[in-house]
Amino acid sequence: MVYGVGNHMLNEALDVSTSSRTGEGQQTARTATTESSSPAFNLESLGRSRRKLYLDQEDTCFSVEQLNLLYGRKQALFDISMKIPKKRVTAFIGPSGCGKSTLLRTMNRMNDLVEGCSVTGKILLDNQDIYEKSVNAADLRRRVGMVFQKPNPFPKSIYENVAYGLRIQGINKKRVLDEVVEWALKSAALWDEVKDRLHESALSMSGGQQQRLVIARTIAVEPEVLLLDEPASALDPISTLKIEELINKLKSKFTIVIVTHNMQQAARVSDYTAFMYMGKLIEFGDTDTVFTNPARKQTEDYITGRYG
Ligand SMILES: Nc1ncnc2c1ncn2[C@@H]1O[C@H](COP(=O)(O)OP(=O)(O)OP(=O)(O)O)[C@@H](O)[C@H]1O
Repeated sequence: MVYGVGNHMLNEALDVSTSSRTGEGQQTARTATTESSSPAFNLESLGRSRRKLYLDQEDTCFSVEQLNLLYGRKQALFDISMKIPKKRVTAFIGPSGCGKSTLLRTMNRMNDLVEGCSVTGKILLDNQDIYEKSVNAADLRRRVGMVFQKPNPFPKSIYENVAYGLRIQGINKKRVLDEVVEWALKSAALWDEVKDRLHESALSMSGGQQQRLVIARTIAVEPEVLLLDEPASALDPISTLKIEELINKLKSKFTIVIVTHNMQQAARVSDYTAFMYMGKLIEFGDTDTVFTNPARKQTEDYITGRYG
């Protein structure tokens, strides 16, 4: 198991060092380079085993091309280009207000719901631009599910929460629903805790259970992508670790993109990390490299806690 670190270790995870650097890399997307002899961030102390990944060898889920986004006249994203790899966990990190959630929301067009929001550029999903007029936003959101910071179960039973997405697709056969509900709850590591009270209100569950239920509800319709917007920030440390273990398990089936304020969490759960600052993508690469040998000074300053 990669996880299982005690919470006391989380506080010791930052190893603030003055690592030497090879100069300010100007690229925004990069692949793994060399091991750092003086890591900016001590990944092993988080219980994360080192793993080298190469972005240019991954299958692409989303291809973001020169994306700009404005809220009215205020620009929130500037010329973002990146490829989000398939069936990997990609974390967006950066200081408050840098555009992490905005970028995440562009991936299932949640920003369509914000009045005055406009987008230029492209986001290709399986080679189709999701901003083309012919793309139906509801269909897109079935393929690209989203979980928010605060658990938002419906005021229905546990069972009906998970069955909800299927019912709105017109699937009402009890045998099918039973199977999917069990599969989704097992996949969300919740089945054993709730199998004897499936018809009780979801609102009677703890916050951590509610968040896993929302994940079960999201995966029940078998999306290709899970967008997680700070999914554990409202939870206690034990529930947080459960969510992180769940993310690690789910990535074999789904592409996962997670926004997190918590750098230790990004280091524990992600394969790739994007560091954003003031609406720009500053650095994007495999998590080991971004955390131990970042190319940009801004990235290192952020992950070593010097600002943000
Ligand atoms: N609905 C909106 N209308 C207008 N401006 C918005 C809206 N949502 C976000 N913004 C602005 O866009 C910028 C980016 O916000 P966003 O929430 O994406 O950042 P973030 O990095 O996710 O921040 P945080 O970590 O605090 O959640 C901020 O300046 C924010 O004020």
